[in-house]
This record gives sequence, structure tokens and C-alpha cells, in this order.
Amino acid sequence: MGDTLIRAENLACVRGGRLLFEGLSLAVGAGEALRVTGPNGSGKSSLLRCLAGLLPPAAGRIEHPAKIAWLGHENALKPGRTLGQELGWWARMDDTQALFALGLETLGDVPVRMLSAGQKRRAALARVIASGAALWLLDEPGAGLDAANAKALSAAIGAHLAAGGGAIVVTHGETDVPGARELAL
Ligand SMILES: Nc1ncnc2c1ncn2[C@@H]1O[C@H](COP(=O)(O)OP(=O)(O)OP(=O)(O)O)[C@@H](O)[C@H]1O
Repeated sequence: MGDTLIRAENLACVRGGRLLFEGLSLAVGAGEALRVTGPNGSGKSSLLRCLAGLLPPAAGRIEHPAKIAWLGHENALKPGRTLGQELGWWARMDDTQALFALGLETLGDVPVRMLSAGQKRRAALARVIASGAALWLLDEPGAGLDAANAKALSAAIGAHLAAGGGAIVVTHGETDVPGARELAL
């Protein structure tokens, strides 16, 4: 493994009084990806929230030397602001980031609430890419994307890994994560 971006040992997660998983350990290094799979309700999103520091685990230890960018089911874009206001960093985007931005630039003056589901997802993904974080934690990132953008997402993850980043991606199979190991819950 390359430089460790995140390491978790013996994690347990309890939600609503129910034990979702225990004794779970994982590590992701530079250039590596983990694909988290499992049935609905098995705790994939909860695991990602624990790793992102948004949900305290019931047991275990998490260390992440790397800066994290987390993408949940919601896109965390303010509905009343325009896309241009929310993504005011267009000028800083490079070619890879433009994969997602492509086609969105013309929507800069549109309030976020009027964007389509796929457009919002692409904007949220563009923000992850532009964050500069080494470790991406992506919860069903391909939700709402058409085939071309799903492919662009996989390419963006691949480019991130090739550049020494890492990713943990929750997916029901809609996102191809190049070279990923699988963690099945
Ligand atoms: N805030 C909460 N309070 C109580 N229980 C919760 C809470 N959030 C999630 N849960 C429960 O935790 C369990 C795991 O949910 P989680 O969203 O982590 O599953 P998942 O594997 O990501 O599911 P899906 O594939 O449907 O997205 C579910 O039974 C859910 O009802």
C-alpha cells in the first residue's frame, strides 16, 4: 500500500439501537479505491458517515492523515442560490474537473432548485473534484447520472487515483470504480 490516507480498526456502528456492523477494519492508501456494497439498510452510508467524522462509531478507531471530501445522498447545494454562486470557482477548474462542469457553465444564473437531479449531482461532484482533498468518500455518486456522465465519473475517479488520491465509493453497481477492492456489508 502507498501512503495511508485512512485506516479504521474494529469499527462498530449502532443506529436507532440496532447494531449495523462490528469488527470492521479497512485501510486505503494513495492510489487505491474501495467499493462498498451491500443490501439496502446494511449500513453503507452509516460507514461512510463514520469515516467522514459525521457519526461517532460505537467502537473502534479511525485515523485519516488525508483531507477528506464527502458526498452524501444530498448534494449540499443551497436551493435559493444560483449555480454560479454555489460554484464560484469555475475559473480554478482544470480539464479533469471540466468533465463535470461541461455543460453546466451555461446554467450559472439558474437557481439550484431549478436544476435537474443529474445537473445537481454533477455540480456536487465537481465540487468534490475541486476540493483538492486526497480522499474522496462518495455515497452513490452515480445516482441520477446519464451513461455519458457515469463514464465521466469513473474517469474522474481513475484520474484521482492515478494522481495519488484515494476513494471509498458506496455503490449498488451503477458506478464503475477502476481497480477497486470490494468491501461487502
Ligand atoms: N438517523 C438515524 N436514526 C436511526 N436509524 C437510522 C438513522 N439513519 C439510518 N438509520 C438506520 O440505519 C440502517 C442503515 O442505514 P444506512 O443508510 O447506513 O444503510 P445503507 O446500506 O446505506 O442503505 P441504502 O442501500 O438503502 O442506501 C437502516 O436500518 C436505517 O434505518
